[in-house]
Amino acid sequence: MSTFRTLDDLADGQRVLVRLDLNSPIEDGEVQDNRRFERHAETVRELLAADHAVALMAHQGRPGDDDFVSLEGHAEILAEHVGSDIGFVADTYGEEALSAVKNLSGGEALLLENTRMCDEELPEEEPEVKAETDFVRTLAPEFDAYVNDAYSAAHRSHASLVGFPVVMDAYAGRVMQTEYEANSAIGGREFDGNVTMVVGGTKATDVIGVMEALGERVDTFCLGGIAGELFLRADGYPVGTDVGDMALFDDQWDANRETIEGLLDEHGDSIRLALDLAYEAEDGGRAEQPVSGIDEKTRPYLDVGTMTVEEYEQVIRQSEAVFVKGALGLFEDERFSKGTVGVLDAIADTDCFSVVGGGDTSRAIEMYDLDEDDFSHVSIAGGAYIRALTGEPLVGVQVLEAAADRMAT
Ligand SMILES: Nc1ncnc2c1ncn2[C@@H]1O[C@H](COP(=O)(O)OP(=O)(O)OP(=O)(O)O)[C@@H](O)[C@H]1O
Ligand SMILES: O=C(O)[C@H](O)COP(=O)(O)O
Repeated sequence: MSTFRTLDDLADGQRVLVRLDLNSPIEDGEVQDNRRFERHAETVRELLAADHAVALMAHQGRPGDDDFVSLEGHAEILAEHVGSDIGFVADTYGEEALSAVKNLSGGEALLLENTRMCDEELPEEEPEVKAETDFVRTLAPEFDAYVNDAYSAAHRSHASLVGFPVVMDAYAGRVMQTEYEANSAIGGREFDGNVTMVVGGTKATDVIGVMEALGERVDTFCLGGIAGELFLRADGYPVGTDVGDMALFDDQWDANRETIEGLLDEHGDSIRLALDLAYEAEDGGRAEQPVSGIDEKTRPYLDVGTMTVEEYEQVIRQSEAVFVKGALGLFEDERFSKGTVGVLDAIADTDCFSVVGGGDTSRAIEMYDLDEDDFSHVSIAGGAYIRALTGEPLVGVQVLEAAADRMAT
């Protein structure tokens, strides 16, 4: 399906420059281990086993933010997952980095410092412009090949993602390859039976964009979370409480209202909204209420209710493919995990093609001891997953495809 080259096309024993996406939550200044390390470790292991000398690049946070930190801790966590040493160099492409790269032998790996500490990395510019940066021009000649495994950052036109493939032989790593194939399936693959999309979470604009783009390709949308409450409100129910500094039910309501009403008008038959909602009772337990009985806005709702979960489970059982974007409730609190976990359990129980995406939602799989192998694919991407679902091209993939064309001539 993809037209880029992969590790299958890369001869053994090369000097390779590899882009990973290790961007992770930082707590008290410490990077937290997560699925990204585990997934990229497989690519790194494969490269080392093929006797490549491997220099890794990755980013963390953005300048000015609290999570903009060095990658020293990332190298340690990655090494644990890879099962062998990963050196670390506190430099992106200066003398220290170059000397470490030159000393790298086949079967060895090192991680270079946070690419976003290099001024030329971030401004979003055309790949050809990025290829002209000192960053790219200095590092590229040190290597035989470039490997991009950072699917989850492939929507960014940054130097380390798009500059190198313009001037080097370029390949997709295993994470890039599997993410691309699974996440593009909804747009690029024909399913014989019903295609269902479970959408929720807090990023309502993402959800609206996905529904607008996929209205014709999805047979049933099952809505929940804050996004689902927006649709319930447009349908006339006085529900919906903003979380954090969001203003979806306040300042932003008018901006989204027309689109949501349009979606309900055009695709009403395929959109399932919650039949009941759950909230925190006075005694601290979980209580539920049918949506039809809500005539006054009195409380925040934190999950979809039992009737809704049962209905969504039934839809899933009759589906050929299920895509998930966003949680149906505040699943981090066990009392309000029923919607998210019920739906994931139902997917795991069937043999439909399934993709679960969204950094937060996929965390529920670990939290509630679900088996990742019961899903066709669990994505580690956020923004790139949304773009793939809506059919928007990813610049990081486009440059790999262009490199493959160039390499073929
Ligand atoms: N009713 C609700 N009230 C409060 N929070 C909710 C509710 N429903 C869902 N959430 C929260 O939504 C979050 C997931 O939303 P988000 O849109 O960020 O999803 P994601 O696609 O998994 O993540 P990302 O886009 O960051 O990769 C969860 O952490 C969950 O707690
Ligand atoms: O974590 C991510 O989603 C990617 O690494 C992209 O990060 P960014 O949104 O800071 O560019």
